[in-house]
This record gives sequence, C-alpha cells and structure tokens, in this order.
Amino acid sequence: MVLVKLLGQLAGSICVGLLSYFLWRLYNARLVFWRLKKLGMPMPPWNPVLGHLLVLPAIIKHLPKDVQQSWIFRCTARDFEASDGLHYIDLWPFAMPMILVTDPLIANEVCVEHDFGKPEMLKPFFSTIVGGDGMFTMNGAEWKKSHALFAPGFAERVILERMGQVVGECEVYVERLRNEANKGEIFSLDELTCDYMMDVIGTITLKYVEFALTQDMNVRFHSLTSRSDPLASAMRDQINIHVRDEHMNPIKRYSPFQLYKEHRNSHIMDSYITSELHKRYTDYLSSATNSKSLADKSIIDLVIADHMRDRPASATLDTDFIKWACAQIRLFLFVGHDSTASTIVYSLYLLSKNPSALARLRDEHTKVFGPDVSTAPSALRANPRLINQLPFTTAVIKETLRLFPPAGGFRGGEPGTYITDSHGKRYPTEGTGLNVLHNCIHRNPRYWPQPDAFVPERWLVGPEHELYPRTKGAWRPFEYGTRNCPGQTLVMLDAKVTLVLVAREFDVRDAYGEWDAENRREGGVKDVDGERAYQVGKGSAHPSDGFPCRIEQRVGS
Ligand code: HEM
Repeated sequence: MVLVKLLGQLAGSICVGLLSYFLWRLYNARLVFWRLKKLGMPMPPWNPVLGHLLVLPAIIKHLPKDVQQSWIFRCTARDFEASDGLHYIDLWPFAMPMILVTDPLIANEVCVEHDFGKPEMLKPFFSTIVGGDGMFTMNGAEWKKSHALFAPGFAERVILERMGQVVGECEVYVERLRNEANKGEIFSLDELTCDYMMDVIGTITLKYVEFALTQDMNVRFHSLTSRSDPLASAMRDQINIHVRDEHMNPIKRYSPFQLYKEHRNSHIMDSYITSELHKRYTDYLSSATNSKSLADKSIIDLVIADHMRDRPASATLDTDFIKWACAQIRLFLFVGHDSTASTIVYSLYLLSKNPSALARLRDEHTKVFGPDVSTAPSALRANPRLINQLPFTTAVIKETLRLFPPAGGFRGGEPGTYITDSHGKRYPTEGTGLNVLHNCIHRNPRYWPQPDAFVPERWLVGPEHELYPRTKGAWRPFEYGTRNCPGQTLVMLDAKVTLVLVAREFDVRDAYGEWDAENRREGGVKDVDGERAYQVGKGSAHPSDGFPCRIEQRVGS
C-alpha cells in the first residue's frame, strides 16, 4: 500500500515537473513573439497562448492533408505579398520560431550576404537517417573540411566523365518503362524513378555496383534497390519512418519497436557502406584506383585518395574516417535520390500536359542525336559533351524546378544579426529558423511573368524580353552561397539524359482520374489551386500519390 502511494506521488511529481517545464518553454517561446509583435514585425494575427496555431486550421481545411508544408506557408505568405517578402511565424511546440522568406532579395541576404549557418533543429531529423553529422547540418571548420573533400568529386568535369554509368542506369530504367508499357497497367512513376535514382547516386558516390548490364533486366535492375538489397531498402524504410504522420506523435516516435527498427536500419546501412569502403581502400592500396580512369572512380575513391594524401598508409581505414564517410554517403543517397527523381517525374508530367513543348523537345533530340532513338545512348557514351547542346531540354528542366522545387533553404538566425529590407527596416533573426520558401519565390508575381504557367521559353530569351525573370536569385532550387547544392551538375545531367532516352520513345499520361475513382477520399481536398499532382512531403517534395500513370511506347520509336 505504502509502495503504491509512493509510486503515485512519484508519478504525480514527474507530471508536475513535465508540465512546469512545458509551461516555462511555452512562456519563453511566446515572449519572443510578444517582443517581435511590439516591434511591429510582420506576422499573421497572433495569440499570446497559442501563437499562430490558430491561423493554421482555416488554411489547412482548404488543402490536402498530405500537402508539403511549404504550400501551407504559401497561404500565410499571401497576406504579405505586397510587403518585402518575409514574415514571422510562431508554431511552438511543433516548430521553432521561424522567419518565412518569400522574396529573392531577402533570400540572397540570408544565404549569400550573411551566409547564416544551419540551425541545430535540423540535426535530430537528419541524424536518424544519416546516422551522424552529415555535411548538410554541419557548420564551421567541420563543414569546411567535409566540403573541401567532396567538392572536387562533384565538379562538372568529373561528373561528365561518369556519363557511361548514368546512361547505363538509364537504359535499365527505360527497359522497366517498356515492361510497364507492355503491361498497360497503372503504376507509380515516382516509385520507379526513386529506385532508378537510388542506383545512380549509389553508383556515382560509392560505386558498389560493378556496372555490367546482364541480359535479364529484371535481375539487373535495382541491384541497389531491389527489395532484397539491404542498403536501399534500409534507407527507404528509414526515410518512411521519419516522414510519416506518426513521427509527430512522441509515443509512437519513441516506442521501443520504432527505435529498434531505426537502430537496425542504421546498422544495415553502415555495415554495407563500411564493407564497400574497405574494398575501395584495398583498391587504393594496391594502386588499382590510380590505374582506373576518372570514369571508373566513384566520388568516395577520390575522397579516400585525398584523405590519405598526407597520411602514412595503414592496413585498414581509420574508424573515424569510416564513421564520417558512412554519414556522408547516407546523406547523398537520401538527399540526392528522391529530389532528382521528383524533378524527372514532374518534367515528364509537365511535358505531357504541354504538347507543343514536348514536340519541340523531341525535335531538339532528333537534331542532336539523329532520328533513331536507339542510337542516343551510344552517341552520349562516345561524346558526353553532346548533353550540353540541349538548350530547350535544359529550359524544360529549369522550368520544372521553378514550378515544383523539391527542396528549400533553411538557416539559423544569430544574436545581433538583422535582415534589412529595401526600405531599410531591420528584422532580428536571433532564435529563429530562416525558412527560404522556394515554391513562393519561384512563383512570386513581382518577379515572374505568368508565374503559375509552364513556359520553358522564358529560359531562352534575353533581359529585354517580357518573359525574362525580373531579378537575380528569383530561381534558386539549388540555393546560392557557400551552402548551395553540390549535386546540381549531377542532377542536371541525370535529368537531361533521362529525357533524351525517354521522351521520344514513350507517351506518359497521368492516371489521377482512374486512381481517384478507385481510391476514394471522402470529402477530402485533392488539389492545390487546381493542381492534382501537388507536392507532398516525403523527404523532399514529391508528386501526390506517387504519380499514378500509364505509359505507352510510341509507334516507330
Ligand atoms: C533536384 C535535385 C536537388 C535539389 C533541388 C537540391 C537542392 C538543394 C538545396 C536547396 C540545398 C541547400 C539547402 C539549404 O540551403 O538549406 C542542397 C544542399 C545539399 N545537397 Fe542538394 N539538391 C538536389 C540533389 C542533390 C544531389 C543529387 C546530391 C548529392 C548526390 C545533393 C547533395 C546535397 C548536399 C550534400 C547538400 C548540403 C550542402 C552543404 O550544406 O554544404 N543534392 N540541395
């Protein structure tokens, strides 16, 4: 009896303690905004207890449940379109205090002029997927060192040398599309393209696939990502765990089962990458790496060589290097594969909705590669620079990235550092996350004529033309400044190669109508401003419901 009473008292004390801690944090979070409001900082109507949480329900009810967060913020931003394109938002306890940036000039200030670092709040999300500190969330000397080691591997010259690998993976992807065309059923283009991109990124960064096409495409395809492949399936599972709604629920999030799954996935990924690193190091020691051409080296081959430059060779790689390298490879696989896949899927979708652009793109491919579609892979292998002769294809990809940017910029404010707008008004950044909303900037009507329309031609005209973007930095899918995306050359190469090999052979048609008829969502909103393929948050932003589609092989292709 006494024990029960004691346990009851203990539980009571813990509850009171937790409640006091919560109230203290709440008070501090709201105090920041009370001060900002007093200073006249731009923000939606604010409540001293609930912050801006009351603003959201009215917005969310007009949006699909799974819409990517930046589209929710686009609605709060609309009230500030006439201002200088930033406002504060207080969503504690669900997010840290944020400044939402919707204007390119402010975004330049955040990412280029001040070059703010990455905030701590990004780490918990990334570290569970990446298994440590990845380049994305590092700051200071640690980031500089990692950046310096990887940057040469992503240089344009090096990436162009990997054309054979990219074309090879793409041929396998095309073979899978042929299978889907033969079956004639609805399938998820997003899922298939994610698998394909996981192979590409794995090959380029780690190269544990010794590239050799077998005759049996079903065996070869997704050696990296087949269900039985440990690295890819562990990575996909880890991402899925963290992007599900339940992630917001601390009871489910920290349940022993969930934690065990996370730990297991992490272990599988690290063991796999470690074993590959050892192989690469053995190659390095035997000078096999040196005798390889650049085209046959992975980015990690280059990094190992660089890392060992001033060190005496030992029998095995040092454990600190292995730990660091595992985190970086996991980061590349994570941030690289799904954002590129989403760009490819949206490009094919937008082309399917714009027949004249599709016809012009096909013409361009025929002019550069000749009328026989099947010769394009060998032409690209023989002369990778042909990929730089496709201005319209490049314009299509840039326009796709403008309308459907897969990512955004996120930085941490600093004490005593202010953003200054064009009127000289100063905005404090201390304690805030600076969220640069690419979807808003890319459709900001101040800078973009026909902001919501797909107009690839705008990328082919000069500054005197009315379609020309009205300011520098209005297009920033890869961000600017020192923390911009190192993978952007690879992304453009992947997307161009894919369009060259796919667009003339297939017609892609979205199947949302049929899909919706079979998957009823009673009363639920299914579009964003009339767009059914709206972006959902799944790591980076993807087309909703995996982009259900049908695909047909074109006659004579
Ligand atoms: C369409 C595809 C991609 C898009 C739109 C994209 C976008 C971005 C953006 C916006 C950032 C900066 C984020 C910020 O400022 O907070 C970034 C950073 C980064 N991206 Fe990408 N990315 C793509 C593909 C890739 C690929 C293929 C890789 C590597 C294989 C990659 C690796 C990275 C890394 C390592 C960083 C962190 C850089 C640093 O902090 O120094 N990304 N990406």
